[in-house]
Formats: sequence, C-alpha cells, structure tokens
Amino acid sequence: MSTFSLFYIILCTYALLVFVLAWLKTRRGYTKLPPGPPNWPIFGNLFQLGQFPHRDLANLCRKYGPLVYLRLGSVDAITTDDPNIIREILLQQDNVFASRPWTLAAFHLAYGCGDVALAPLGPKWKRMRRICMEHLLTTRRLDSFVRHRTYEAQYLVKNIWDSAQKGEIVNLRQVLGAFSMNNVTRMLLGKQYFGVKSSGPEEAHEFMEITHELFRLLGLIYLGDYLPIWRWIDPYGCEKKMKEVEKRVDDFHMKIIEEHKIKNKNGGQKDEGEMDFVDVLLSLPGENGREHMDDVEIKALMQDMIAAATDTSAVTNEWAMVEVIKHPRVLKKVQEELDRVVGKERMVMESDLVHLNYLRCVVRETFRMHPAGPFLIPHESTRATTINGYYIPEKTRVFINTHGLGRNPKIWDNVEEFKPERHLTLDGSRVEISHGADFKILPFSAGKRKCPGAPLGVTLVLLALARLFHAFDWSPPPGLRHQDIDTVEVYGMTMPKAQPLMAIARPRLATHLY
Ligand code: HEM
Repeated sequence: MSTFSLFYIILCTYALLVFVLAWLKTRRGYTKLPPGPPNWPIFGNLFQLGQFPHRDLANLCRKYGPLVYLRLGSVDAITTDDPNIIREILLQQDNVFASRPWTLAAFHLAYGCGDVALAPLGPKWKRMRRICMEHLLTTRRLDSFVRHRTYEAQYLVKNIWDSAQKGEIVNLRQVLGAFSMNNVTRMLLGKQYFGVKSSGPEEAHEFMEITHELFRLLGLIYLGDYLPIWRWIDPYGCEKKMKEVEKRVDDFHMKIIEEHKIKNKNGGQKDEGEMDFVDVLLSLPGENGREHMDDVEIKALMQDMIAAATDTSAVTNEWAMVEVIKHPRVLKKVQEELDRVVGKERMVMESDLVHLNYLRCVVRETFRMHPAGPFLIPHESTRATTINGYYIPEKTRVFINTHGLGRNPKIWDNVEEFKPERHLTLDGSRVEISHGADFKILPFSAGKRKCPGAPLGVTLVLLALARLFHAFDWSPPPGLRHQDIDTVEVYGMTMPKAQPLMAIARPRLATHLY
C-alpha cells in the first residue's frame, strides 16, 4: 500500500470518527438523553402526538420509563408521570426548571410574556408575581370578597331552583361557568357579568366571546412553535387570529382601566376594603420610582387573573358534578355529611367548608382523575442539567403529565374508579386539597411556579359543590342511566368534558331558603 493510500485511509477514519462522535454527542449516546421513541428528521416525534397528547405521553412513559425524552420539531422535550421525578423537577431543581417556553400564543396573548403565568423566569416575573401575592391574592383581600361570593352562591342556587320549578333540564356548564366568571369579574373589575346586577348583555357577550377565544388559542399546540418554517406558511392563519384577539382583548382591558381612572378622578375612590383588583393595581407605584404601574403591566395581570381563575374552577366543578351524578352512592354520602354538618334549615356558608371532609375527598378525587391543567403550564429548563443520571439540555420543554400521574397504576389502585374514600386520612384529620408531600396529586403544582390562587380556587370549587349537593338532588336527563353519563374530554390548556353536562335538579330544602 502506498504512503498516499495509507494517509488517505487514516484521514477518512479520523473524519468518520469525528462525525460519529459529534452525532453521538448531540444524540442520546454520549450525553445519555433519557430514553424515548425513535424520531423522524425535522419533525422529530410530532407525529406521535394525536388528539389526546396527555394520553399519548402517558403511554410513552409506560413503554420507555418514568422519564421520557422527545424531540418536537426543533425543540427538546421531556415528559413524566412519576411522583419522584416530578418532585426532582419542581422542588429539588426548581431553580433550573421554573422558566416558561417562549411561544407565539404567550407572546401575542400575554403582553409579550409580560404577565405572571407565561413569563420566563427573571426579575420581571418576580416583580409581577410579588404584586399578585402581596397585593391581590392576600388572605385579607380575599376575605373582603366573602360577601360577593356568598351572593354569587345564592344566585347560582336560585337560578337552578327557577329551572327546577319550570321542569327544565339544567346545563351545568353554563351555570357553573357564570358562577366562576361572576366571582372573578366582581373581584377583579368590580362587575357582575351574568345576572340581575349584570353590566348588560352586550358587554357580557363580548367578554365571554373574547375570553373563550383566548382560552382556545392559549391551549392550542401550534406547530409554528416547534417548526419555525410553519410560521412562514401559517396555513390556518393562527398567528393572524392571535393578533386579532390580542387587539380585541387589549381594547376591552383598556376600556375597563379608563372607566376606573375616570371614576377615581371624579372622587369615586373606595375604602381599602371595597377596592377591586384594578383599583388596587392603579394605586401601586411603578418600576424605577415611577408614580404608577404601566397600563400594560396592569392589563397583563388582569389577563392572567381572568384566564387562570375562571376556566380552572368551572371545569373542575363540572367534572365533580359529572362523577357524583354518575355515582349515586357518592351523592348520598356527600348529602349525609352536609345534613350532619350544616343541617337543613340554612344554606352552606364558607365557614362550613373546612368541616366537609368527605366533600373535600370528592374534590381531591376529581383532581386525580380530571386535573384542570393536564400538563400544568409547561415549564422550561434555564440551563443543562441531569435527572437520574440522564442529560437534560438547556431550554428543554417540560410536560409534567398530571393526568397520567393521577392514573398511574404504579401509584394508584383501580385508576379508572371514582372512589373519594381513598383520600380519607387514617386519623380523621382534615383532607388537604391543594398539596400533598407525596406528590401523587398536584392540582396546583409545587415550587416557584405553583398556583398563587389555590386558596381562592379551592373555595370557589367547594362552595359551589356544597351548595349544589345540599340544595338539590341530582339525576341524569330522562332516558340516560347514571352509569352511562360520558366522560369524554377535549384537550386544551384546561381539559373540559367534550359535551356540557345536563342534569335534572330537585330541590331538597324548604322553599324560603332559595
Ligand atoms: C381550581 C382552580 C385552579 C386550579 C386547578 C389552578 C391550577 C393552576 C396550575 C396547575 C398552574 C400552573 C403551575 C405550574 O405551571 O407549575 C397555575 C398557575 C397559576 N394560577 Fe392557578 N389554578 C386555579 C385557580 C386560580 C385562581 C383563582 C387564580 C387567581 C385569581 C390563579 C392564578 C394563577 C396564576 C397567576 C398562575 C401562574 C403562576 C406562575 O407562573 O408563577 N389560579 N394554576
């Protein structure tokens, strides 16, 4: 062999070695990414996600192990439904995983990610979150709205009682949606949108329409976030739609802020205890010594409160009603508890809720089977790290599958069975809904990004359910058996039942109480 051929072979071998090493490094060999399904060039595993991505990802966890790596177009992603790995991500490595991915929806629909819920980790998010915690969602502030919540609970019951008198079937999605929306808008904007004191059908209609469109767009898995080329084509006009909704939502928020400013200027300032959230935000100083917060910051916070608070509690309430009406045995036990704790001579009040341990189990079981956010709000890693010895690159998107967690057969028995009793404590102590050290249920998440509205969320859910089960007996519409009520869901940022729940209510308390 000539010297030239030998040199040529060594050079080629060297080049091949460099290529293979580089390939291994970016793939799973050298850097040992977590196991996962094989992926296609360019598209990665995008084709493996169907109509129910939470179920698809749970199946991958069953197949490949508790921590799974996916390549979604140009994005690294991991998913898990395992309590120990979730604890590692949300608590032990909270600093690494507490950011949010930049998505087009977050950019267009959350004021350039300038809110709390969709903002990346950083000083801006910290400041906005502090405002939420220290000025809006404090126990004192929430207590100042008890009167409004009681009014709304009574309005809910009265509304259903009227339907019952006329022999109408109740659309529970509608009445529970109005209950959540009214509570949030009263607290936030000082207005009731549905009911006798409503701010008019036109404004309510506009508000509902843009809020629904906002939820839809925020929940979308938009291919442009994973395949940059898709944004150029945007065949379904998603980005255009986002910009349209952005404009309508912004006009709406601006109108509310202007109304508040005019009222304040005309001497309508309220006492501390009477202030709604917009009043509070308008009274706070801005950044860098400025006299007031920017309007954009106020709008971003208003947006978050509406989006985070209304749908989550309404969807949870509807699922709880579905499961309880489907299981008459559970309805009977809930009502026995209510009659024992509250009696039949008055309506349930907020102060009763801590004593309703079985109802609290019902809500916890509802969160196990139907968590409001099937993937929380996706997190993102701020730098490269390892989990269980596996390499996780910087900017990895994290899908914590709370739906899979609640139905993980390694940690729950009879996962498809609605059994509230499984949550009763051995010593009879109060059943906690919003947290659990075992990480087996995570309705409000944990760590830096955990839901700051959990106490209010729990109150809205327990109060509505307690009132509805105490005041009425429930059954499915004629011709439908209890056990045949369907539990088909639709995927989104929150995951409601595909079809609204319809049911028949029969009053069970004295008429003067309604
Ligand atoms: C049943 C009702 C509710 C449920 C199930 C719920 C659940 C959640 C979940 C799962 C997250 C994401 C946590 C994460 O990504 O790790 C979240 C975030 C958030 N929630 Fe709630 N929530 C509820 C009610 C509320 C209410 C009433 C408010 C405020 C009025 C609220 C405000 C927020 C905010 C601002 C965030 C973003 C936190 C951040 O990114 O720092 N939520 N919630």
